[in-house]
Amino acid sequence: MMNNADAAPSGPAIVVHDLHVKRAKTRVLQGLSLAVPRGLIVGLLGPSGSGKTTLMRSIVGVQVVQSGTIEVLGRPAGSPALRRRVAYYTQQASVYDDLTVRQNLTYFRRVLGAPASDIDRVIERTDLGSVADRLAGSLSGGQRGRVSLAAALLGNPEVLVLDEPTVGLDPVLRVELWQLFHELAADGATLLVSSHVMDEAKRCDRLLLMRDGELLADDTVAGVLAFTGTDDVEDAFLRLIDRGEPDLQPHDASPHDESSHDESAHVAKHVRTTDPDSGPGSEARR
Ligand SMILES: Nc1ncnc2c1ncn2[C@@H]1O[C@H](COP(=O)(O)OP(=O)(O)OP(=O)(O)O)[C@@H](O)[C@H]1O
Repeated sequence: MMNNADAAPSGPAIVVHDLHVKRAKTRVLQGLSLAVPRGLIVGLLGPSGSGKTTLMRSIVGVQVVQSGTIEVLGRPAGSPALRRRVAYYTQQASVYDDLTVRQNLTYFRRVLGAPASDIDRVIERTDLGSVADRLAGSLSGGQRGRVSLAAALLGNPEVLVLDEPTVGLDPVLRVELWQLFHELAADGATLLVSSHVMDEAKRCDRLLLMRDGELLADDTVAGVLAFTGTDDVEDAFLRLIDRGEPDLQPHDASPHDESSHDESAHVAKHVRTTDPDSGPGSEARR
């Protein structure tokens, strides 16, 4: 085991301890523990079905969990107090097709209670100015995704949980989005970003590599490469799989002393999210 976690002065933004989650009959996460330091971009990488979305849903508080604890900004995941502080971008863009981009953002701004000036700010940050008055239903998939992202940026959330935000985007837009993520982190936000694309890993400050619901690595990119003796994240990932041991995790990834937790299911009531499972316009949505 290695310990490369940076000491964040005000503690980690996200702390997950001994998380167990089943979906239908499948045990998806079995005793997962990790900590996400504040103000960094942390990449969540792993093959399809490894549990990335399930972990993200748990962190934003929309996933029923069997046991374990999750704290976000020092509060239990899904707490009403986190509603405006944590944003969730889901894989499926969740926008109203019969509203324009600006009308969508106006609606979400009102739900959130964010300032009116936020609309122009997020349109500009996501480069949607040229389509701001078009119906969302007439936009490309990538543009609709950016409307969801713009909605996630309303109110300047402190934690952004972004599930594959660059899927379907051309290389130029991908680079621009990563620049935006770095600007947000420089402003103090914490970003947890999932991806299948290993070359995006290099753009992250730290990596969480998952496989079959287990954490194979929790380290900086340089740390992962050095530990595996490779210069490529994809090769590093394959080597970690070959070794078969989840052995590259910081010692302080399990920050709680409690060894047990209430077995009762935990479901969040309030979270700012564009999760389609929550349904457009529902309380849980934003
Ligand atoms: N709604 C659901 N009901 C039952 N099982 C589910 C459901 N959603 C996901 N699962 C299962 O949970 C496991 C983890 O899925 P999850 O979506 O978290 O993985 P992922 O790493 O995000 O995958 P992807 O990269 O393809 O999005 C998979 O075995 C999947 O089949």
